[in-house]
Amino acid sequence: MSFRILSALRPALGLAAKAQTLALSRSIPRSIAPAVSASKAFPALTSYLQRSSGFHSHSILSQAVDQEALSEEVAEEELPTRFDEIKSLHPNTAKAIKQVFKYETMSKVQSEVLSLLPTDSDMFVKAKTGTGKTLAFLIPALETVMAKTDKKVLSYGDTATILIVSPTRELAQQIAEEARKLVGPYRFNVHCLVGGESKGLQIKKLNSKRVDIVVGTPGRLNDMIESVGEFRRQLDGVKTLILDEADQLLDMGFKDSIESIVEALPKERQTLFFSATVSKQIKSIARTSLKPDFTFIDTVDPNEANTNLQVNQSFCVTPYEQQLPLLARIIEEHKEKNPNGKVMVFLPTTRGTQLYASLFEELTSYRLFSLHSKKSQDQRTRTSDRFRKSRGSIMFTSDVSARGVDYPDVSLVVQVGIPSSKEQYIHRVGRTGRAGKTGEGVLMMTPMEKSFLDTMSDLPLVHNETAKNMDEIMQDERLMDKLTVAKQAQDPDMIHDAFTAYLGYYTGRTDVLTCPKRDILESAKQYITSLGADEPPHLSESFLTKLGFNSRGSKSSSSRGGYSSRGRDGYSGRGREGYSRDSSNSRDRSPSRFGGRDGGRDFNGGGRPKRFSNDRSNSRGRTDSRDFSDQFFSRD
Ligand SMILES: Nc1ncnc2c1ncn2[C@@H]1O[C@H](COP(=O)(O)OP(=O)(O)OP(=O)(O)O)[C@@H](O)[C@H]1O
Repeated sequence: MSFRILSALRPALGLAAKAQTLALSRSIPRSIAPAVSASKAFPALTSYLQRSSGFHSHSILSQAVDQEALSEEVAEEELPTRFDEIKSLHPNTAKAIKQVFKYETMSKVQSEVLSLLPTDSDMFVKAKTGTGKTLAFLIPALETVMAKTDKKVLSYGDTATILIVSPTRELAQQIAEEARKLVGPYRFNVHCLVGGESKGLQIKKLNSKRVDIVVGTPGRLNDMIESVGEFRRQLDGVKTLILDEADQLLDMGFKDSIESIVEALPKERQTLFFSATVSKQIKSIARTSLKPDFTFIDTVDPNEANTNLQVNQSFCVTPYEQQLPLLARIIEEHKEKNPNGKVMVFLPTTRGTQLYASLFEELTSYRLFSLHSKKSQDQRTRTSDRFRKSRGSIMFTSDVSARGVDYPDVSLVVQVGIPSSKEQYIHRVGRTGRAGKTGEGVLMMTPMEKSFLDTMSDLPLVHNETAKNMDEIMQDERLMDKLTVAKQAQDPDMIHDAFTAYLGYYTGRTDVLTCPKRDILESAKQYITSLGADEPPHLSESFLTKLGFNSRGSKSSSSRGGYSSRGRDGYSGRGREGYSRDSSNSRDRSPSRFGGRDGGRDFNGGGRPKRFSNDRSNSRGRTDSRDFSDQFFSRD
């Protein structure tokens, strides 16, 4: 793609093409040698860099830039790999990296971004999960603040200079922690504004302490902007706005909130978008929020999957009655090899998460955690902290933990049921294999869900080895006895709630399910009986209608599948929300949901963009059809 972009631009940009190529050439990875020299400081990441060394190889680039002179330039320039090679870094930033983080070598995305310093250019950065994006945006933002803010104003500390928007509370808190470590030597202060915590207390802190960096979730930030005049004033000082997990922010329906936040900020500012995946939706907001001459950095080779190479990924397709025993066996086998590794099990709904966590209480002696949006913010924070510090534990979680959250030493990620999109699959599996470590990912599906695999053809999933022994697993009497006891111990109400949640989730997934809709009802019945229900709960006509099953459909299901009344009221009539998908977080949602999904196609799927930026000498107008950003926006 870089080839096409350059070719298209060359006649139009003339000299600028050279500048573009220079920018592009900086995106060439280093050869293996420098990575090896850095191996003492960061061995896991170094070995990752080594494994990825085919990534942006010189021959590919030469092919892309089909002019000898340009190729020569390209061949000569290498990216720095060590933080101390970034000479422009403010001494305090360098001090924090060396003394607080104790990092010497940079990850790929860090070297791509930091080699551009000093810069106040807008950026859109795509890099794989767990590759150090947080510092890759915090450092340039801090450097911009130091370069652009009047020293006197900085010394007062009464206006925010950096605003970071994060889709989930957990991620916001994690970013705030990382930012606190980075700005320690500056004595700057970081405020974390998330929902679920006392707004009054947050306002009090904003009024009584220095305000330098603000990290928050869109809901709470907007609330503060709308209701706290002093906070609006504090935002007048913002030099850099960062949208982390930009993709998810939109996927969660935060478009309106983000637009309001952007409106409250000074127009003259730097804006950074960071994400491991780039969907169609994000391009629309990038168009209005980034300057037309923004720099786009993509550290993912288009010929390579968007997941980390060092994560072994597999899938299995089994009926529900086999899923629980198989999950138990997969975890058991993994634990034998990695007794101290952590396991994360993702479920599509909150209710399903609660039920699985409860079943495993009876099945395993490992320390168990569960995290989902039905927990209070306090509980979520505590669970998150404990899981982070624990060893050899298992967490059952909804998508509140899917993105950005950095738990050390997660060695296995299991996704039970299809995720909401291919992007979500990538983010969930990205909780393992972080900072160059190895990991394992398993996607468990039922025959109804198998069609989801069609959207994942570019990812390296193989048949799961453990699932090949299904017959033997089903004859494991010890396991089966334990399962029987575990199922009998479950609260029928919890099972019923998981059932309605299941229906709500899967009826919303007809985009990938190729089966007739009524099969979802059948499947829900199998799901629920496999988890301990004697028979599926009764569903009222109104509930079925709400889910899009017409009465004929429900009757036919009823006659085939036994949805006969047990005297229970249908859930819809009781105003229960058991079926809402816990894609996130929370009460931090803005009321409107934004757009549809992009079907899981990666933005650069067919091409080879690396880093490119608009010609700075060019007009900032957006009328030129050869404009880089127009090409960026016109691709899927
Ligand atoms: N230069 C470095 N050297 C060593 N470890 C690093 C370095 N940079 C970041 N890390 C560590 O790597 C891990 C992943 O970093 P981070 O959470 O920033 O990744 P990410 O790319 O934002 O991931 P995600 O896409 O999941 O949000 C963290 O534990 C972080 O402390």
